[in-house]
Amino acid sequence: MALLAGRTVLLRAGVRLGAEAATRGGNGARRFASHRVLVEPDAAAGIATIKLKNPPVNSLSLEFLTELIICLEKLENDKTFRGIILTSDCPGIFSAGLDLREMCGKNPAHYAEYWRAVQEIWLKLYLSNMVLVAAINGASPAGGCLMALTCDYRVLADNPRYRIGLNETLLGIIAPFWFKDNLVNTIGHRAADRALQLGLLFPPTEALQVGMVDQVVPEDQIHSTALSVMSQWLAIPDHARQLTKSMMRKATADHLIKQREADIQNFVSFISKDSIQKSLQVYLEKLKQKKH
Ligand SMILES: CCCCCCCCCC/C=C/CC(=O)SCCNC(=O)CCNC(=O)[C@H](O)C(C)(C)COP(=O)(O)OP(=O)(O)OC[C@H]1O[C@@H](n2cnc3c(N)ncnc32)[C@H](O)[C@@H]1OP(=O)(O)O
Repeated sequence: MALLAGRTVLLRAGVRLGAEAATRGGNGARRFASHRVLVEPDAAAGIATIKLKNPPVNSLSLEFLTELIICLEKLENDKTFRGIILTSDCPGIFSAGLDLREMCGKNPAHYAEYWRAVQEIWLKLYLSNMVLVAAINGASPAGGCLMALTCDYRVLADNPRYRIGLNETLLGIIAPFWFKDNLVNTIGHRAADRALQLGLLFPPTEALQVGMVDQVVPEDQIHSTALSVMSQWLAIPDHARQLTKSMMRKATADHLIKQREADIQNFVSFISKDSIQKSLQVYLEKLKQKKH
């Protein structure tokens, strides 16, 4: 069982937390890894690096999201850690966003369960008391971009293939209001309006210009840059930084928290429409055919 936003929910049978490994790292810190979420602890520095490992593209399936939620809960409750670096273990891809297969050809109960997990990961990341630095070492569309947007600082590796943005409209779907709120808080209303309507995916130089990321660095410097940013943020007393973070983010998070059930119902009825199912299937098919 896992605790999701104050409620205890049963993990789906497919989520094999029994397979989770717990060992001691060189510095004595507890190292834990599930199938798809690798955690590299540096207890002395108070930093944990989370590496997303759901090949080939780190798509956010229900099982992957559940593992990630549990991992974040553990870190949040472990006083050893004050900061998380979020990065990818899949070469060239930070995350392909929500797993389209979770939103295609399933039943309403599944869509509702899936959307609750998507809301949960966003709330966990967005409201985390820890410092979150995204070390974006690959393409980061849609839900991948959203995860990065929840972080306190974003470093993007300088590779024109590593585009980032909320491209939902290109799939014939709509970014929910809380994706939009998170983007507006990051890049401002005008830039978000344009980016969302056009479904823009920004290459690094443009992502930096528009404020989608805070820094662009050569790929081989991404981790060292994330570490040095982290030490700058960790130099601030926790209580002052955490209260300030909460002051800046609470209204945005409350907007979703207050409408959580209605948001799930909206998602389920939207995604269940024949026209939307068709658009998603066509998009998935195009992705598959791209290689041939
Ligand atoms: C008024 C009512 C309001 C209600 C509001 C409701 C609104 C609903 C909103 C729902 C929000 C959704 C947000 C999302 O995150 S949707 C997902 C968007 N993601 C994308 O568009 C990315 C798609 N993928 C890519 O562009 C590329 O794959 C890549 C990430 C750039 C990587 O390219 P690369 O060439 O390396 O890899 P391939 O394209 O060959 O992909 C390898 C295999 O992975 C499959 N794949 C890719 N992305 C996904 C995905 N998101 N989900 C599932 N599967 C994915 C791809 O098909 C390949 O599979 P194959 O090997 O079987 O062919």
